[in-house]
Amino acid sequence: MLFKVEMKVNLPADMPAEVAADIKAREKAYAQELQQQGKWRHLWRVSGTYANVSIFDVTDNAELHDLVSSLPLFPYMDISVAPLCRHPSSIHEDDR
Ligand SMILES: O=C(O)C[C@H]1C=CC(=O)O1
Repeated sequence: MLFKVEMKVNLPADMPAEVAADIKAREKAYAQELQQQGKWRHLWRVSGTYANVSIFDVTDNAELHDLVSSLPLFPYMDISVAPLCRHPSSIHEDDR
């Protein structure tokens, strides 16, 4: 199942820089692991913001919840999720 996930990061202004750096490093490693697994299909920065638009390819809603809620930045993000299906006007044979 494909989902569009939008994540907006809101780190507290008073968070120590080294704490923020550690969370971001762990987030990057986990995000890259999920991309290697093919579960995090697309990851795009929203220009001019500390936000991203992502496409996840997971088995079901529960797997999406498990993956997203395990992100190290999860406590500091506003997240919105939308399920996707093929568009009838798409010229592509598959969903890639
Ligand atoms: O930077 C972000 O958009 C937040 C998050 C998503 C992947 C990652 O490495 O950090």
